[in-house]
Amino acid sequence: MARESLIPATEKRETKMPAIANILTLEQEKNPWEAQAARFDLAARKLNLDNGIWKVLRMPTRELIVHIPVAMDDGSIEVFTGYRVQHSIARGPGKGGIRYAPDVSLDEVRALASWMTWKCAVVNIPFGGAKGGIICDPKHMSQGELERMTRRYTAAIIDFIGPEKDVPAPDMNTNEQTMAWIMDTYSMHMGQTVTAVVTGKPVNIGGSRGRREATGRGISVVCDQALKHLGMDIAGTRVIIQGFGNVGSNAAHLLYKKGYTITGIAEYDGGLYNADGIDIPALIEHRAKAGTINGFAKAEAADKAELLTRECEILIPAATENVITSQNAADLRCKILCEGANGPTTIVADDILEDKRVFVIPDILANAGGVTASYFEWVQDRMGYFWTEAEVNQRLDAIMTESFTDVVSYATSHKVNNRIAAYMLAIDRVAYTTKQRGMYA
Ligand SMILES: NC(=O)C1=CN([C@@H]2O[C@H](COP(=O)(O)OP(=O)(O)OC[C@H]3O[C@@H](n4cnc5c(N)ncnc54)[C@H](O)[C@@H]3O)[C@@H](O)[C@H]2O)C=CC1
Ligand SMILES: O=C(O)CCC(=O)C(=O)O
Repeated sequence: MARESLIPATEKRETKMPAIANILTLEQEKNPWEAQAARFDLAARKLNLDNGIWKVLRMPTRELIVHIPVAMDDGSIEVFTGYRVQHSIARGPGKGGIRYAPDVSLDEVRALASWMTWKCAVVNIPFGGAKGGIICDPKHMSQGELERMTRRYTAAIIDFIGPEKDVPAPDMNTNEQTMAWIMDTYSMHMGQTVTAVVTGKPVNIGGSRGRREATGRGISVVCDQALKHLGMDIAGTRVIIQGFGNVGSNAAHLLYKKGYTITGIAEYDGGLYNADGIDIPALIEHRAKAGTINGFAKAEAADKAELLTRECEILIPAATENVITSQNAADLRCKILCEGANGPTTIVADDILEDKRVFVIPDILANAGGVTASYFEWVQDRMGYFWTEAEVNQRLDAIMTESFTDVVSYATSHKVNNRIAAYMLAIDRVAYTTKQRGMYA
């Protein structure tokens, strides 16, 4: 089973960061905006990108900061800071999720917005890139507080969003309910129901069948493709997943159903391991009842950080940024790293993984199933005609398979790693449109 390397030794790679590891502090290494910019610069240099277009695409188009007053349940008033950043609107309306978390920052939202631009271009859907976030601690807020905060945030950014301008969706700690509140608030202001202003809504109010599972489904498709590419079998392929939220749990469930062996799950409050494979449907049921993965009887408790370095064929970080860094990348014992989260790997870790010959499926490809199904939702809302789940899944599988082939072929023909190939492919597409539109005249 053990293989020395998945990348043939003869394959020469030319995509290492120029000795960057020696000059960054850990804090700098973990700045997502710098991480995005370093990959962008490297890919742009390889493309010989025109200097002017380079400057246009390096910076976000628009950054909005809002301060949102909210009446709390105890009668006090709290003011939350929120962001919406539109990185590029060259290829279509801005598109991207909204996250609620205590550590949201402008640099993070900027990075996430630009990753959306590159992601939508990698899968070739007609959107630009945007992202939003609110600094808050949703675990300690009631449903009422979350609803009031969401509605005021929507009102504060209302001039900047819309079906033809910028279309939000769920991200960390936001969900179908959050999208329903945004859609309703926007519709109240417009005086009519506007379903296409957000995606990831409940199905009965214009959501798409299959959107909830779509990011996990896309991950399962690129994992299948990676195994095929590398001559490996699903049988005996061990998978460890960090994060058991929307992305992680759906990826786990779909991979489980396909016959992969999910040996480890890491969550923020603990981890689980079972060398014979975790019964994922039973774990989903347990988590729904207990509110945590801890205490699940059919697996042993494991250290959540150590789980990332256990031997497996596929490691899927599906929680948050900066979990694979200079501090642990050398210890990873996976053959394939499939990035379900956005920005889970730092630029220093990129180089370490390159040296270890880990086959990386980069975030802007691996987790693009979500936004692809969001595109389908937006199309269905605008048509007022809704597809079956089978139709959504079949179209999603086709786009993810084609995009995987595009990126891996590009990497081979340009002698770069998969991440830089994905960036180059995306930047080329966005640069072409930016130039064609003359978005600087
Ligand atoms: N929801 C979507 O459709 C998409 C999400 N993503 C990305 O996937 C990642 C996860 O997003 P969702 O699943 O939507 O969020 P979520 O909020 O549904 O789930 C995140 C899960 O990760 C866990 N978690 C947080 N920090 C952790 C840590 N340090 N260690 C272990 N577990 C941790 C949380 O407890 C939670 O269960 C984010 O990076 C997000 O940007 C990317 C593409 C689409
Ligand atoms: O579904 C969408 O529009 C965006 C999802 C998202 O935020 C992401 O892909 O990171």
